[in-house]
Amino acid sequence: MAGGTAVLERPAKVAEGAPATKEEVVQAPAEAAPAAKYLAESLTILVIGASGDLAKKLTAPALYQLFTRDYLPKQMTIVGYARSEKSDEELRKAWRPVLLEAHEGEEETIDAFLSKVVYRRGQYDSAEDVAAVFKEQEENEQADGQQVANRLFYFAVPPSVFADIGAAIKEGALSQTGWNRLVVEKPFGKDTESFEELSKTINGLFTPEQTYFVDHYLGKEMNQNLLVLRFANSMFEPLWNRNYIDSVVITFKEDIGTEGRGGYFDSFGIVRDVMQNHLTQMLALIAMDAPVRASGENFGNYVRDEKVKVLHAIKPISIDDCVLGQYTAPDDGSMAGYTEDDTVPDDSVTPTYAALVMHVNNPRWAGVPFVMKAGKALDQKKVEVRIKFKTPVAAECMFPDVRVPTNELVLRVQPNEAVYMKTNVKMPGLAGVPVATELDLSYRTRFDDKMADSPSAYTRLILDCLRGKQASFVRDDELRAAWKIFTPLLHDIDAGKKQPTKYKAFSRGPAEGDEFVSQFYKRDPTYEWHPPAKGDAKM
Ligand SMILES: NC(=O)C1=CN([C@@H]2O[C@H](COP(=O)(O)OP(=O)(O)OC[C@H]3O[C@@H](n4cnc5c(N)ncnc54)[C@H](OP(=O)(O)O)[C@@H]3O)[C@@H](O)[C@H]2O)C=CC1
Ligand SMILES: O=C1O[C@H](COP(=O)(O)O)[C@@H](O)[C@H](O)[C@H]1O
Repeated sequence: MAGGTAVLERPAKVAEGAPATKEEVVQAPAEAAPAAKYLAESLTILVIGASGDLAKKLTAPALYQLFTRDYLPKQMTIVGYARSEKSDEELRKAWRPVLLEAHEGEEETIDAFLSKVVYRRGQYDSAEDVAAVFKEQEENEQADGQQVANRLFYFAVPPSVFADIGAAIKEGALSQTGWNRLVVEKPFGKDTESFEELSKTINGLFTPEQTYFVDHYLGKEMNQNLLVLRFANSMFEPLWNRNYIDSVVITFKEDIGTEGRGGYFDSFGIVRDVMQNHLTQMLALIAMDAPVRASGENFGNYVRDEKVKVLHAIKPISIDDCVLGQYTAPDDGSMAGYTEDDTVPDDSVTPTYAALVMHVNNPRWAGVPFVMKAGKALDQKKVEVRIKFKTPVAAECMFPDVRVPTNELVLRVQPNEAVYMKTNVKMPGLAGVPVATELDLSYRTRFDDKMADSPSAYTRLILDCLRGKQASFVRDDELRAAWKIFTPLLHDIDAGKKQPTKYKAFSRGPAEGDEFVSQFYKRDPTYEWHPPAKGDAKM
């Protein structure tokens, strides 16, 4: 993906879209140098819904990271926009603690960043209010004879106001001298029908080139890494198919509950919250074929073309192919059960856990189950992809009396990014039996300094948007295809056709979940991990 390919910024004399030369790819630094064009122009970022949580916790820190890395132009203003009455200083005061918490000791830089932030009050359906913001900004935009004014509109608001604010921007706030881009946050509808409405609204106002649908999982380091891992190693691609792979398990676990978001969550549930979007995007990156090219002008569409093909090959999920759960308070009472949240109805049957299986009906994957499991208030926090290989026939013939563990490639997205391959070796010593060990790439050990200052998913994505790179944003047709897979299941869940099984918070989820998964993925109970002790690597 854009950052993951680590391709250097192209010298001006190289035509845009030309493939990266070998030297560029090989010598690429971990973080590409800032691209020149938009940095020499002026930029106004309108954060719509600036008074909210998303803007404070995710958008502002990402903009700060870009600011400290010199990825924002000198002539730049961030305008927080919302309905509530607030002064510039009040918005800065709300954002400062979040920035300070993550960047201790950077008070001066934080103040320099916040001096670029102002707040303007306005209605979301008022073209006059939005226009007034930019009338006032024109002077900044044109300072020092600047000819080009770029505008980024960041929608940190619920979808119910997308249509109003979109129309207001279109009528009163588009730059005539530079680009206009919209960053839109999920939820992108609740099912196929509501997505189509949203899509019609946005497409009626803006072009696909102006629209950046965010799925922040696409900005995570390990997901950005997937294209390189899959296609820049000759050892994986030949095995990446139904002949060698037995199953794929994609897991999302959180060890917290809905944490004050019960109101929102209850009308969505875990399937809409993370499976239909984040985990499906990961599945698409795992299952897709190689894009035509991994750099250049049309790269974004090449990647998305491949993802959408895979999504089209997945059959809609049946309610019989899933297990649902809902958490209750743990025995020690250290957390409230889901329905004890004041914003959740007492009789809610919204699932906070789901395990389901999907089938990619194409020549590469026919017959390989893709299992997804996701849950809130589980035993640990973890997001990973587990690719289980088949037992080699040779091993079955050679060791007829021994159970040979199967290889597994694990991509841990978080916490502590890692790629490890469970690999059999002979047990050292006099016995000749195979034993499962691992070839282990733990990012924090291997890329110590890089990981310490790793940019957030939002930082990468906003940077991609500033550079006009759409590969890590979701295209309209991908969203449509993903909704098609999940809508029948979601409608059945909404209609109460399957009730969630209760599970204790901080457990593994309902026992049926593990039973269900065990039909497709068998765990190796003998595997034991020995974390490397300090000094292990010394010769
Ligand atoms: N570089 C590193 O940091 C490495 C770390 N390790 C660590 O070693 C440990 C073992 O690794 P690994 O074998 O890959 O992972 P686990 O044994 O934790 O999990 C393997 C699979 O079995 C499932 N599972 C775990 N416990 C149960 C259970 N009681 N009942 C049913 N299913 C279960 C897991 O589901 P679920 O995901 O739901 O728990 C997962 O799908 C982990 O802690 C891992 O982080 C290993 C190698 C390298
Ligand atoms: O989109 C969402 O994602 C978060 C998990 O994101 P992460 O980056 O912290 O892994 C999840 O908690 C939330 O419910 C969901 O809406």
